[in-house]
Amino acid sequence: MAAPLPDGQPGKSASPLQRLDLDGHNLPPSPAPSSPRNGRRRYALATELVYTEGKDQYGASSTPIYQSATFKQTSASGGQQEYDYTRSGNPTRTHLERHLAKIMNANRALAVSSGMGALDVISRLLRPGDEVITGSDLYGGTHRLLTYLATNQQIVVYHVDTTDVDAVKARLSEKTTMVLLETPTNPLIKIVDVPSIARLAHEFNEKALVVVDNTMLSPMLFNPLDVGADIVYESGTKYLSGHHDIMAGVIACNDAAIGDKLYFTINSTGCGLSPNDSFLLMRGVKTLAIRMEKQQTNAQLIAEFLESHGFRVRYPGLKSHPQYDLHWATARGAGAVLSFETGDAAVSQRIVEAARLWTISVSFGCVNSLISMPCQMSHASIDAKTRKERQMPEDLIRLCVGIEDANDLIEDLSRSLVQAGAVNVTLDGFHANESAQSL
Ligand SMILES: Cc1ncc(COP(=O)(O)O)c(C=O)c1O
Ligand SMILES: N[C@@H](CCSC[C@H](N)C(=O)O)C(=O)O
Repeated sequence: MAAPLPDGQPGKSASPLQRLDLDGHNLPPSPAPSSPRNGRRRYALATELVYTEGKDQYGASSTPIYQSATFKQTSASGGQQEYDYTRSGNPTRTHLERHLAKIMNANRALAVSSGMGALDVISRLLRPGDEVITGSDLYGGTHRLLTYLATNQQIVVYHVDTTDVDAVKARLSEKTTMVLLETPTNPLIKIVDVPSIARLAHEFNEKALVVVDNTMLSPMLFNPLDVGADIVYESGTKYLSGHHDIMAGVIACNDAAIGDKLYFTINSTGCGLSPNDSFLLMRGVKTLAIRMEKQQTNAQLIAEFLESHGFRVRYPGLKSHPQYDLHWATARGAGAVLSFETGDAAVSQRIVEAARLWTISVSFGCVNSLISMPCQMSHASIDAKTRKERQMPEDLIRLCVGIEDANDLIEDLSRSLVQAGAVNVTLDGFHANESAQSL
């Protein structure tokens, strides 16, 4: 009898999805893929993250670290050798870049020394007089680099509310060469409609490059290149590596000419990722799926806990997020960064400083949970006047959720809220105080 197809219908022959072990015995069917597949991937993303192609000469199971600045040449002319000098290329970095291209759904990926290094490389595609449209809520370091370009390189930078597609449209001009987007934004967790903005920008000027900073979601949850972006970059310091033990940046694109230009800058300026850090990033990437799954689950519970106690919580996993539907139209998860307000910056500071399990640190995407006040920490490079104009609440607390036990995290947060006087304890639990409720 013909073997049933996975959907239960009888097939003419064995289903192409039927799996056999090395001895030819039937294996149980694969579980449903947890993420979409495309031409570059054979397996679900969680599998592809750990599955590496390519063979080391000794069959090493993990990527060897080629800790060598230079390579022996077989002739003075260099011959056909793939590597001559690590700034130009290194086998460990190449291995990582091929792996990243696969998981980012890209034709090419390039690994550099930090997320800001990645944006610097991309920004060298700009010429004096070019116009860049970007968000009014975005990472402080991105704002700083863009301000430098505007001040010193005659690049015109427009900061608009990128959650408003019409506001972006109104700024498009013949000179728009780049639209730079973050979603969710850091730190206000606003959602940007990348497909609509990419379509508009390309309709207006087919040469305009749509660049997406995907640090907050990682390729586990979003693939901007699939919805119209030309270039995607990420701080590999965050989710991709996951342990806060390296600085790294990743750039990916599909267009070969753009890829070559980016590589030219990396080789010329020497910001390619070191062999040792390439190894560590490769190792970190393998556990991205399992880390992100746990981090998101924890983040959802913490967001619900805070919301149930009257705080205004910004997290796309909550139905109350004003762009909940938009987020889920393209993303496969809510991520693990959320922010909330208390109504009083001094109270917020007391909460942050009362935390024990949550470490007071900038950054996010690591296995351990962090707490911070963006206006004083990650976004301090945006001056107070600009922060006010952009409606960044000085009392904002950002939580970057890790993989710890959720109850421990909630308990520590509860204690910090009580200790800081942000909530009143009653017999039936914690209740947000007046200032928090009035938000
Ligand atoms: C959204 C976002 N993009 C880019 C960066 C820059 O990354 P890196 O610190 O690796 O330079 C950061 C943080 O630093 C960030 O939060
Ligand atoms: N002092 C640093 C601050 C880095 S912030 C890191 C991360 N992007 C975050 O949002 O926490 C700087 O000035 O860049």
